[in-house]
Parts: sequence; structure tokens; C-alpha cells
Amino acid sequence: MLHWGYDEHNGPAHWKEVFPVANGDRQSPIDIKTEETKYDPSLRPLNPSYDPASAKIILNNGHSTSVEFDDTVNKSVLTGGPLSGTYRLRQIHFHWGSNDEAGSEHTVDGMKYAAELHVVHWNAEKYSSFVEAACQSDGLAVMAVFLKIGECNPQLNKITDRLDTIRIKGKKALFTNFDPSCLLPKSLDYWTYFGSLTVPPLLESVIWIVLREPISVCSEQLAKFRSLLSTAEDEVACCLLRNFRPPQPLRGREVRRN
Ligand SMILES: NS(=O)(=O)c1nnc(N(Cc2cn(-c3ccccc3)nn2)Cc2cn([C@@H]3O[C@H](CO)[C@@H](O)[C@H](O)[C@H]3O)nn2)s1
Ligand SMILES: [Zn+2]
Repeated sequence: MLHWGYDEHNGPAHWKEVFPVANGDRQSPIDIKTEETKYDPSLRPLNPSYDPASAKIILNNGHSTSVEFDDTVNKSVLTGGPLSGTYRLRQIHFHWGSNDEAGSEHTVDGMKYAAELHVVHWNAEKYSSFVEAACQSDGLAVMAVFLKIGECNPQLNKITDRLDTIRIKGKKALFTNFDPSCLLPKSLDYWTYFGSLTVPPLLESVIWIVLREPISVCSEQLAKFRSLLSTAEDEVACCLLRNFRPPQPLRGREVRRN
């Protein structure tokens, strides 16, 4: 496998050939069977606190589009929920499908949403860099938000309106004065479980916090994500039509809810 991606020849079914942890016992995403989730009274309310000035750039890394934040200080952080300590905001990115019927990574009782937003944080209290944290079992905390097909989402336009300037893999553009809280639903109720990155190197270092209430997205907005290229300037242009990993075995893990 040349370089991992989401096509037939290099997609999720092939990743174990280069990243054996793909067959590990705390892989993500998962299907959340709501009847089997366990209420945990010790879970606290989520407390995202983001400074719009910490947004820096919007990027096409060939696998998704992300907004990268200044994570050199504790300006944008997530505390509370299942977390002990302060997790610093690193970046947000999206997963989507080739049509509106699929695209989310996590599923709920087998149901797929059209897309999924990931808000990636790292444990800056215990570790000195993102990459170091990414190798620790409590190193990362990713908040997942489902995007349900329906009304266009005006907040999402702040991102989709900029995608034409970063169509090619590797392209980035200035992107500041952005508070990702504007993409969170009214309710911050969540499910939480111990899992992994859903992209290589699939490290088993993520405390997943999946919000139960989706936000809306319309077909036109999703179409803009699909028009991003997974290829660089000097390559034959190929659209990033889908970039979701399917659900992985639960391997006895518990999914708790607040
Ligand atoms: N769905 S999800 O699990 O929430 C995520 N999806 N993308 C994410 N990114 C942040 C990130 C960086 N790293 C990382 C891990 C170890 C070493 C260096 C970086 N993990 N997640 C965006 C992202 C991923 N990567 C990975 O960087 C590796 C090292 O450069 C490279 O070998 C991989 O091919 C590439 O996937 N870089 N940026 S978190
Ligand atoms: Zn992701």
C-alpha cells in the first residue's frame, strides 16, 4: 500500500498492513448501541472554553479539511465531562461520505449520519506536545458532533465558503477569529468511551466524547467538502469523495452516558 487513503486500494481494509494496531482492542469509531450505554452519575458537564483568536489556518491535508489552532498556551481548552485535567484544542476537522446517506464515522444503533465533526484536544497538563500525548492512553480527547442532513448551517458556511481556496492537498489559508463552539448543538449531553484515532497511525490514545444532539448540514454544503482534492498540484486530480472509517469491534468496552 503506497500511502493510506479511502480508496479501494489503500482504504480502511488495508490499513492493518502498515498499522497493525488497526486490529487492536480499543479502535474507533464504533456503533453506539444506545440500549447498552450505562448512565454514570460521576460524569460532569462538558466545559469547552475557546478563544476565537487561537484559530490560525484552514488546511487541506489530503485526508480532510481542518482548522488548526495555536496550542502553545492554554487559550482554548476543554475541561469537565469524563476528563480529569485540562485538554488543549489542537484542531477541528470533518468526515463525510460520497452521498448524503453515509459519512459519519460513529453510528447510533446502526444509523449513519451525513457527516461528523471532530474537535481534537490533547492533555497539556501531563504531556509537553501533541505528538507525545498522542502516544499516551489518556493523551487525547476528541469531541464528535454528528451532522444531520437538513437545513443549511450558516455557521458551517464560515468553513465551506473557504474550501475553494484550499482545493489542492497541502494548501492552507489564514483562518482566524473563529470559535468552534458555534458548531456545537444546544445540548452538550454525550456518550463517552476509550478509543483511538480513526486515521493512521490509529493510536489508542483517545477519550471519545460523542455529543448526542446533531447539528444540521445541507447537501450543497456537503458537496463543497467532496470537491476537495486528495491529490497535490503535480498529481492527477482526484476528489476526496469520502473519508470515513467504518465502525470497529467494541471488544467488551463500556459506553457511558451523562
Ligand atoms: N479522526 S481523528 O482520529 O480525530 C483525527 N484525524 N486527524 C487527526 N489529525 C491530528 C493528528 C496528528 N496525529 C499524529 C499522530 C502521531 C504522529 C504525528 C501526528 N494524529 N492525529 C490530523 C493529522 C493526522 N496526521 C497523521 O500524521 C502522521 C505523522 O505526520 C502521519 O504519519 C499520518 O499519515 C497522518 O494521518 N497528521 N495530522 S486526529
Ligand atoms: Zn476525525
